[in-house]
Amino acid sequence: ENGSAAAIPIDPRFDIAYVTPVTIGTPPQTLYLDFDTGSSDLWVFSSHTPESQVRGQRIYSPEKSSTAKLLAGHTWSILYGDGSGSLGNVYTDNFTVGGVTVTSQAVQTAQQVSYSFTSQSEIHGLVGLGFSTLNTVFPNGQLTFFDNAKSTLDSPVFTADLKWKKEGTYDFGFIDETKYTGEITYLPVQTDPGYWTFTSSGYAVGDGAFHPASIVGIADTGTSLTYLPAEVVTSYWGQVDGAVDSDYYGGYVFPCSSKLPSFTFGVGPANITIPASYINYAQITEGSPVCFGGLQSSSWLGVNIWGDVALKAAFVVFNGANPPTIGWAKK
Ligand SMILES: CC[C@H](C)[C@H](NC(=O)[C@H](C)NC(=O)[C@@H](CCSC)NC[C@@H](N)Cc1ccccc1)C(=O)O
Repeated sequence: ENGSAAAIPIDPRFDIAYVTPVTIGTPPQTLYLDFDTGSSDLWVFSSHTPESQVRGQRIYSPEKSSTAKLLAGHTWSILYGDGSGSLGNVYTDNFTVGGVTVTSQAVQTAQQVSYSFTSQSEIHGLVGLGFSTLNTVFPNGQLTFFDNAKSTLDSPVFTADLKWKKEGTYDFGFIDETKYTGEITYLPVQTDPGYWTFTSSGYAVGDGAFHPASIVGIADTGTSLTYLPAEVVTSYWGQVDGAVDSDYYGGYVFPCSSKLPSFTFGVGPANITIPASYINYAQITEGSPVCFGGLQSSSWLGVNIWGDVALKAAFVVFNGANPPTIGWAKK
């Protein structure tokens, strides 16, 4: 049974994250979750989350679901690259997104969430779409929604069609030809340690020359910006009047009035161009003449991340066949 669900930007001003409606349990409880190819835990705000840590989020209450079962003796605890995190216990229950149902999906209920999650009322939890090896449930790791659903899908794939300041879609089980132009270029994926890791073939700044390079990075729908090697982002921001790498603001900022070039990255023999508008990410604060860049250095991260700023410029196929591959197409 295939499916399709909306990817809705949580903020109308800039694309911090995208949430997707899901239903959990019997009778169904609807939550809006952040589908995240950069992790592999499905966790939700719940009736087990202290009230002091819940600020407007919808919660999942397993005690109100006739199909919920506690996974006795199991706990989880996850830490993310931005320093946020959460932890708790585990139930299995019916989980449906876009018409695709998994009847005994591990649903990780939060007993603690860090402040950055508490402060983001539109995100009611995450659905990890990385490889199940990254799942943090102890003592027995749990399968992701995609791994559980795969066998019931026409094809073991899901696709991401994220959009700039607009609603996009996640499709499960099929590739919608109307969502892209030209051909899809498939690249090999390194599944260790569990991200969708692929190698980009280089980059170009604006209409400048293409620089062949091997840029190993992860495709992460749960990360807002794109983080690339210092020499890449330095050559990009070197083309922007007044751009500086600011310790104060924690990254490259530039005068909002400056003209930005586009950024092109190689995917095998093909390439994807990120429009300049996507890289003019946001004003530092409402009305500020200082803007924060959507392309930032990965040197402090230790890994290159192709986050939403890059992903929304493409139609991306996450192919869970054996071996897995990742497909890129213009749109
Ligand atoms: C510091 C922790 C490191 C990064 C590592 N954790 C990870 O890699 C986790 C699974 N993934 C993440 O921290 C990042 C990828 C980091 S690159 C290694 N993806 C998921 C993140 N965007 C989810 C999120 C969504 C909204 C708000 C905040 C966070 C670990 O546990 O070792």
